[in-house]
Amino acid sequence: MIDISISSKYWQNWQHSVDLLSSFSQCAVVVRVVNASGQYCPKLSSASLENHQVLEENCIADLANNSHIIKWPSRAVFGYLSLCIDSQIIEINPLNHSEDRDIVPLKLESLIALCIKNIELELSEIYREHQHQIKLERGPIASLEDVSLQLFIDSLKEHIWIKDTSGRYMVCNQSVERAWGKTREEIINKTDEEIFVADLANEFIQSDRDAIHKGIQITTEECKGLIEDVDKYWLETSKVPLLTEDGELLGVVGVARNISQHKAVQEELEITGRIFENSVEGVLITDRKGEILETYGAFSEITGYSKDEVVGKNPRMFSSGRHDKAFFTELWSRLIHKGKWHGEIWNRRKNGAVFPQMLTVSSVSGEDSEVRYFVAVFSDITLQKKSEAELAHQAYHDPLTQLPNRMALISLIEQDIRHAEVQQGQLATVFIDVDFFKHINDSFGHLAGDKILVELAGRLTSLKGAEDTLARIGGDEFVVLLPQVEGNEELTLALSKLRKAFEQPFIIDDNEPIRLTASMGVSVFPHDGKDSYTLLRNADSAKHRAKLDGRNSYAFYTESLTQESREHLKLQSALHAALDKQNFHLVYQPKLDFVTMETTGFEALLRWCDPVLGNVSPAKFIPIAEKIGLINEIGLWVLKQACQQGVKWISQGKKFGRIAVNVAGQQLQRTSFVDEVKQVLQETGFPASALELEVTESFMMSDPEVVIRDLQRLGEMGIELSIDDFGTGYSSLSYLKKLPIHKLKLDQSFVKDLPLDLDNAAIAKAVIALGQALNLKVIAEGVENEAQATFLRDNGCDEAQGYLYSKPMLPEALNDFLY
Ligand SMILES: Nc1nc2c(ncn2[C@@H]2O[C@H](COP(=O)(O)O[C@H]3[C@@H](O)[C@H](n4cnc5c(=O)[nH]c(N)nc54)O[C@@H]3COP(=O)(O)O)[C@@H](O)[C@H]2O)c(=O)[nH]1
Repeated sequence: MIDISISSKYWQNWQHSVDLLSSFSQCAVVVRVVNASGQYCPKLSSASLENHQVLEENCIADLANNSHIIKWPSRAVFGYLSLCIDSQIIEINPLNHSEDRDIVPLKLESLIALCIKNIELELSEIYREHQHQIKLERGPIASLEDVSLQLFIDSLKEHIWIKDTSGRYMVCNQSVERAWGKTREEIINKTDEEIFVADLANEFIQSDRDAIHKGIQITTEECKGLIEDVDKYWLETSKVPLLTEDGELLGVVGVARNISQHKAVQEELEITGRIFENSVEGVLITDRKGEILETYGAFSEITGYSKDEVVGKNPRMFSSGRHDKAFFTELWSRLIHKGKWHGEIWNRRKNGAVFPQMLTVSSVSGEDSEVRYFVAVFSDITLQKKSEAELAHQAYHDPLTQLPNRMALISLIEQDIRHAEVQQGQLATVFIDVDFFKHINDSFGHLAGDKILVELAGRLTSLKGAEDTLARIGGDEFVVLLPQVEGNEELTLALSKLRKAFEQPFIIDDNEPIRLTASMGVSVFPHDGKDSYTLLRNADSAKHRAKLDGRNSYAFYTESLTQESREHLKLQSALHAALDKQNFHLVYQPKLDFVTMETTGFEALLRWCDPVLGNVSPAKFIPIAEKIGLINEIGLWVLKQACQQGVKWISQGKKFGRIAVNVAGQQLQRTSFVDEVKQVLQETGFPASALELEVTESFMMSDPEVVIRDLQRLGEMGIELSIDDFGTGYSSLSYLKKLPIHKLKLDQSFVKDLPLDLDNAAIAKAVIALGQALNLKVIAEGVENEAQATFLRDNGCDEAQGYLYSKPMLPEALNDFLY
């Protein structure tokens, strides 16, 4: 078919003819062109079609009944010319009022014929032009003098023949002679009727007509070969009209090829399909490009799709998105090289649910070894997976508490060891054994014992850290695996938390509350063992030591750690009581102006005097208070005490500059901190202008944006802010500029050995210079001798604090510094 849209000039001519015909007939005229697939599409319509508002749809309906065929010179259908005989139009058609009604259609017919002739003449012109154009594009055709048409077609195994317009065979090749069992002489100049039985001949003649009518190559239905002695001998025949250069029809060319192999594979698939029809598995067949051809068996049951919904689509439509590209590359590579892939795959059902399948995909090849189809057989293994998971759970979990069992614990320890090795970190295993648990079973029965164990498992689960694992490895034996322990203190805290599981009694049914204790043993990787078995064994032996110590206790595998940890724990418990028992008090250390040597203020420092432990240094207990979350309470107490002292001095008419209070990072992290300070000032009546807060550099820089927001609010209240321990952290200069601070406190480690220590001297000078540049006061702490004082003063340091002037003292002892 020629795309005649290229010759738009013809359209104009035809439009003219169509309009003439329309005006004469007073009918709407439509010309429709047949496209390559035999469907017609509107191309021309007369103006009257619009004038009479005739719907195109009506015309389409009329085409079948009232159309006149327009043909190419080859007799192939180009299109149809149709008169739209809408009733409305007929009424207004003057021709209908004619007295001689018979003449009118005749006249109209000849007009239509004229119009069609006109179009057809131009179609031959178009065809000629088209052929000419093709010739130009192809260039000169090679002349093969030694190759005759006969020689050429005889060398092909396809059956080839040409028939003339009257259906007589003009040419045929040797394959045709062989296939039909006739000599050329018996074929040439004969018609199908003369060669074949009537039915077959009619079939062939009809398909010739079809090809002529459509003007394109057509492929006839497949038919059995003509020689019966060959099994499964199938042919597929193509026919195409043979045209002159002017587009005149010369005849029909026929080519038939053997498609037996293709047919055999198809038959095989059909048989396979039938086998699978009632299969409990789903079966999907695609062509070599992956287009779905067939489904069988439980396909719809499993996927939720009907066959019609998937045919013509690609199996990608079932993709769950769970497999990466590498998975499918491997699948295809196996399929191509081994002809088969078998494995588990996650696919998606029509309802969107993702489910596991056991899938086998095989390629089916023809005799020529070319892959023709892929057959996928699959089953839904959701239930199998579930029971596998259940089995795996049972294998790795304790049935009573559902906690991981010994086997799971060992593999988890091994995993965490590998992780700790990479991170160069530590991990700990805590062996927990309930003291005298046997008595519970003996006295209350095993059922009660089980209930207690379940309750205990629940308590321990809620007390362990999110990253920790709790396992039950025996009757009353539990193990907590702590994968990331930074130090002994943290471990001690974790232990004391776990011990809380035994603080409350266990209540079983109507029995009396049962109080239980446990002995715990701890081993730490890498010191106490480098593999899971050694770690567990050593934790177990540490637990035995705890039992020997009198139970309700814990022990580390390494003795020194036990001592350290117990001391730590003692401090922890005593610290909790210190606030209530009023074991804290404050001392104050003066700060002096380096030039005038007048007091600029006092730093309030916390002291803890425990009746049992004696004086405990804040350097020791403040970090513990931070870890156990007690620092907020303690910090607030210090602030209140300092403010009350300040108010007392004010009421005594004593001047003191500002009282500086240390603020721990954790305190500032609380969103309520600023309000708490406000409230203390209100409650005590201490002026904000007499308060200074010291915040450590490391905290300031940990979250500067948050710190800036809160410090700004405190600064606006009139409180002075200083950066404590300056020089030990990593201050960012850009943040330093933004922070609403007034003072830098040079850390005492840089004051030590001044001026002899050249590094410290350089740092001290730099900090002083930085303070000056940022318009901040600089105070040096830990000034112990004149040499340090002179150096600092000479280099422009503003203030000093240290034993040289005064140790931190009780308020009563500070009269010399008050004015
Ligand atoms: N969050 C809170 N922290 C507090 C509080 N009270 C104290 N602390 C912090 O504890 C750390 C140890 O404090 P402390 O033992 O009181 O030591 C302070 C001074 O006594 C000591 N100092 C002062 N002058 C000298 C000296 O000349 N030589 C010398 N060797 N030590 C001296 O320095 C400490 C002052 O520290 P700083 O706060 O950095 O100015 C300490 O980090 C305290 O901050 C509290 O209530 N809350």
